[in-house]
Amino acid sequence: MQEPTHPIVDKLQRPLRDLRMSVTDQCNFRCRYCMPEEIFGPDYKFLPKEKLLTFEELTRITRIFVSLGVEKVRITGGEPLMRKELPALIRMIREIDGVKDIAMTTNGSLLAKHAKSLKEAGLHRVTVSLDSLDDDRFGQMNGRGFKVSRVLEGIDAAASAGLQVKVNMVVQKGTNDQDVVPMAKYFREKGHILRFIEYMDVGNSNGWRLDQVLPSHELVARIHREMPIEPVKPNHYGEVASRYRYVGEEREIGLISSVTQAFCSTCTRARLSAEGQLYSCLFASAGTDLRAPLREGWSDPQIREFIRDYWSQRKDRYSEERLSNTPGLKKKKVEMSHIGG
Ligand SMILES: Nc1nc2c(ncn2[C@@H]2O[C@H](COP(=O)(O)OP(=O)(O)OP(=O)(O)O)[C@@H](O)[C@H]2O)c(=O)[nH]1
Ligand SMILES: C[S@@+](CC[C@H](N)C(=O)[O-])C[C@H]1O[C@@H](n2cnc3c(N)ncnc32)[C@H](O)[C@@H]1O
Ligand code: SF4
Ligand code: SF4
Repeated sequence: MQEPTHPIVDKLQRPLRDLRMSVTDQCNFRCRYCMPEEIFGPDYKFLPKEKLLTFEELTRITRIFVSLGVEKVRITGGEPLMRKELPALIRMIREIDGVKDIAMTTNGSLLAKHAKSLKEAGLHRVTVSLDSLDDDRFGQMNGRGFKVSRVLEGIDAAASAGLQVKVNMVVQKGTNDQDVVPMAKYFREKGHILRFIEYMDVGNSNGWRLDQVLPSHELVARIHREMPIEPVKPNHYGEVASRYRYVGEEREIGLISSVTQAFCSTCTRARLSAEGQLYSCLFASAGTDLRAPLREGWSDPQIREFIRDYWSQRKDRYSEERLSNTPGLKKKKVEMSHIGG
């Protein structure tokens, strides 16, 4: 596929296209693969309010990123719906010339309450995470006993409000892989795209093991045996998910195979933590502070040049490196709940 022209590229010729911003590091779930309770317990110190970027700061930074080629903004967290007045931020981002797509990733538990106001504010799409249709397993996995019905109600409310909906399922072999086919059937029926994510070694606290990853090619074979599927071409350059369609239908699923089929060579994503640290990779050890420049009187052109320099030095390709050296690749990594996934 043709790579479009963009104002800046990194060391591996990858343009800057997406900004994924975390609006809070807090979450009401304790998914074991992301925020295990023994680390993120009652004494865990989340960011104090004054350290979070304000909506004005987030909007200003988004405007600068858009001037460098960003077209798509994804709001995430922690749980983004725990940030108060989130629709106000979406209204502000919507006003920025050049933002073509505003999406949010959420665990869905607060979505039924907020779907309508998010849509009215200008949100285009929502991706809801759901790992099982079985209450016991889901309650175990989310670490807080939340029920499946609560998330399904959120999904229904989002669809009724007119938001485009996708569903993300992290698949962990031996934990919820028995849910793959039931989830596929359910969401095929509902008409929402379900994407299966290979369990990843994000952060340093989830105790990840390679033998808990169900490789996407096995997952495809499992679904194909029950409901024949065929591959579909990517929608656009750098698409994270590989697409498959149920034979004879338009309905599809996606596979996000960051462990077994790394997609770093087309990675166009910059990530911003809730406190304003900029990361060039999901698996980075450290970020670069943008909050101080924002609060210390730097002009927009100065911040723009700073980000341009940062991106032009970028050469991250962690998942590809892991592919060739899984046991040897030990490093300090930012936690998923901090950077937003
Ligand atoms: N390793 C790795 N995983 C990623 C990256 N981007 C997304 N993921 C994983 O894929 C999951 C789904 O990402 P989404 O935010 O739904 O993907 P997206 O490409 O923004 O979604 P669409 O725009 O709807 O295609 C994330 O939660 C991560 O687990 C990436 O750059 N690297
Ligand atoms: C960090 S969460 C933030 C947004 C929101 N709280 C949610 O869960 O949708 C973003 C995404 O990362 C995924 N995720 C978290 N830990 C993961 C892991 N270890 N491997 C793969 N995906 C993971 C979640 O399933 C979710 O879809
Ligand atoms: S994956 Fe999302 S819902 Fe689960 S603990 Fe992490 S931030 Fe919270
Ligand atoms: S591992 Fe890093 S460079 Fe590779 S796709 Fe993910 S975020 Fe991008």
